[in-house]
Amino acid sequence: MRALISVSDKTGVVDFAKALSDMGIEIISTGGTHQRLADNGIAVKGVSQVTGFPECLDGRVKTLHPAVHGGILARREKPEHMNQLAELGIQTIDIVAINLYPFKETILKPDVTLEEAIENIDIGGPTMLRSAAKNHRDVAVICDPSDYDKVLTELSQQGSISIDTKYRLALKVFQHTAAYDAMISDYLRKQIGAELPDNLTLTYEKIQDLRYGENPHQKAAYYREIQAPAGSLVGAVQLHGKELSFNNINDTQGALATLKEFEEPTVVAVKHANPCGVGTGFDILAAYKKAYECDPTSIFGGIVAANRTIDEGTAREMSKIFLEIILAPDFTEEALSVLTEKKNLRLLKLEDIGQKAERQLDVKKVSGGLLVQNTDDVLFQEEELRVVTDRIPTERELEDMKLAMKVVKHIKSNGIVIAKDGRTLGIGPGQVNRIWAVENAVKQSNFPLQDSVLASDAFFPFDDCVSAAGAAGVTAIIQPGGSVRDEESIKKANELGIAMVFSGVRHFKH
Ligand SMILES: NC(=O)c1ncn([C@@H]2O[C@H](COP(=O)(O)O)[C@@H](O)[C@H]2O)c1NC=O
Repeated sequence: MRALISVSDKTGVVDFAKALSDMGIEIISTGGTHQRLADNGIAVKGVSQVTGFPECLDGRVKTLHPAVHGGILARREKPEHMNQLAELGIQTIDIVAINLYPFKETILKPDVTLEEAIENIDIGGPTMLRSAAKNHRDVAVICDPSDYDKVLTELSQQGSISIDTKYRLALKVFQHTAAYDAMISDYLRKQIGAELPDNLTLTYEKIQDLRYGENPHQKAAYYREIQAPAGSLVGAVQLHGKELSFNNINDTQGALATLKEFEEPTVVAVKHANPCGVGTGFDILAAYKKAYECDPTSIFGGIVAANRTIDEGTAREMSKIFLEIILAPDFTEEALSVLTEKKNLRLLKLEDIGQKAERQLDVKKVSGGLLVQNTDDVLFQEEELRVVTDRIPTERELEDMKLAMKVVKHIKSNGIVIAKDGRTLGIGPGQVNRIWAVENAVKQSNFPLQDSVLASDAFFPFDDCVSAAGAAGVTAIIQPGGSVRDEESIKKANELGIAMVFSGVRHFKH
């Protein structure tokens, strides 16, 4: 038997090659790998001796040769193939162990150049991997050093590698080379900001299997984008508590996305991916108290995200109720000792929590397809705001309208948020008509709604929402505008002395 070994990641390769060599298997290898093996006293043949050709063009061409690919691809059970090999003087290669140029590690370097990235696109490696995986009935192909042991065990116990193992190794190779190529195309696509390619191949690495999905009978796993932007949820470090569940992660994403709208100290409480209380304040304790007071019922068992370090005072306040998760840029030592008393509370630290990434792909699965769009990165342009009523909103109302719009952008449509004094008062998410969303936001409020403001994620189809808001005490409304019946809503607002502002930007979240 002959084995061709050509690896960039040389972990475990010396022991692997030595064990193969001890079993009488001839080793062929490329430049750096050959050097490493020879330095460790392993008998190894240079690939140039097999190809009769020097490795050339800075290593761009080493193994791309019929003497290599013929030796891998020949079907051993076909006499014609074997006769051809004999005529051409090619010997079979039965084990192929390759790992590829470190393209991922290269593009993750902060100062990487396009040229450097391109030099780290492996050509010969994937070609050999694919040849060997295609011919897996006759060739064992290893692209992951963690498989060396399994192959050695089978070889030493059975004298050969089982067809089942060879099949699984081949499958792993095609998954690996597909991910490798997707990573390259994704990187190149991002260089020119090309957004919606004709063929969309996304590559994600598994972070962990999850115990189950949204429900216990659903299988699930958590995956990471190769170049996840700073401030992404996948970058959060768990400091305490049980393993995160599928719903924990999904809900925390809802909290994080809402939190990123705010610069001032802010706390977002989330239940089932919808914010149920948002508070801003001069410090994080004040913000937490406001978020909590919005809806002390729903926050129970919920998720809380904060954009400032959690200190002892805030931790003590938070520990008064049952929370599933607290996400924050950091926790003081004192806060940690308070919160880690709670066995079931998960603490997540995300240092760059406020970092925003724009123009990311937002992907939704539909049966048989995917819907892909850019992320909703805008709120509104201040200079585009248009007061459409006789009454002009006050500065205070404008501030609260902005807060309400930041929150309504992140709740399920139809969504309505009522706010006042830097906190939400009532949140009405996910209704099948807008008036119910207004009614729910009003009903859910824990506070009198006198002099509050209201934000709507999309225009009012009728003036009934304005009437209901006015009856509840709302004095200012922000909505995108754009309905054929806008005039009716404006007229109603004027009758009720409500100030109304059109933002011009809709924030549906279906
Ligand atoms: N060009 C080729 O023919 C070629 N053949 C193998 N490689 C890669 O060269 C690397 C190993 O190189 P070395 O043994 O010189 O350290 C492996 O990652 C392997 O995938 C090649 N390099 C890139 O395309």
